[in-house]
Amino acid sequence: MVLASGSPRRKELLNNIGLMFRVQTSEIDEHIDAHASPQDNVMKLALQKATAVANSCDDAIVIGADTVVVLEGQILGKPSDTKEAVEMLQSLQGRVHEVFTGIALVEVRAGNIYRTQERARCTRVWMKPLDRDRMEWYVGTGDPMDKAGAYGIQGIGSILVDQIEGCFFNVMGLSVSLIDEMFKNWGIQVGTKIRSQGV
Ligand SMILES: Cc1cn([C@H]2C[C@H](O)[C@@H](COP(=O)(O)OP(=O)(O)OP(=O)(O)O)O2)c(=O)[nH]c1=O
Repeated sequence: MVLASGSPRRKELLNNIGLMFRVQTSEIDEHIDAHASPQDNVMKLALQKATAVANSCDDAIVIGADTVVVLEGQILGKPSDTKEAVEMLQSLQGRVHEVFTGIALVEVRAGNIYRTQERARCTRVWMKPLDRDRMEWYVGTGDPMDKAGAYGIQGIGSILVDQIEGCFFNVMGLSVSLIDEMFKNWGIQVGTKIRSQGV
């Protein structure tokens, strides 16, 4: 197995379910299509990430994922600087938003793409009302800078979140119950260490 993601959170979540894999990242242009739904955007980006890595594999199952935050139909990715991080938090504080994560599996056999699967899941997140000092303090910790929507539910950013509806791990970057469903579709059982398939 190959995880086509540089996200340390996704690596940790897949380690937790006993998967054996290596990490290989690729440079793709993470372009959001404003005319497509959030689900379609995250599934497409997840597939692009997995396919870019799959193209350099002979025999492997490659996992790609992508996470976005959606506020009233507007898609937020990762902040490009601290100013944008504060702006994102300003728009999210005191309100509910949605987090979409797409997962793609690409299986390569003898250097050819044999089959693919893409799915997406949505979680609703209620963020506490935050004053300017609180937002600037949080951005100053550096935690938001590599995360969609400029916050991380799993670390120090957890104190900003009131409640969620749906899968917690989906917000963190990869729903483990969803990837288990996808593995099951291909007859793969997690929980015991899964041997790398040729790469
Ligand atoms: C909302 C939220 C996002 N995130 C993270 C998950 C993703 O890693 C990141 C969204 O950016 P992505 O582009 O989905 O992923 P990435 O750039 O980290 O890694 P790669 O493209 O190599 O797969 O935001 C959290 O860790 N916690 C959260 O609460």
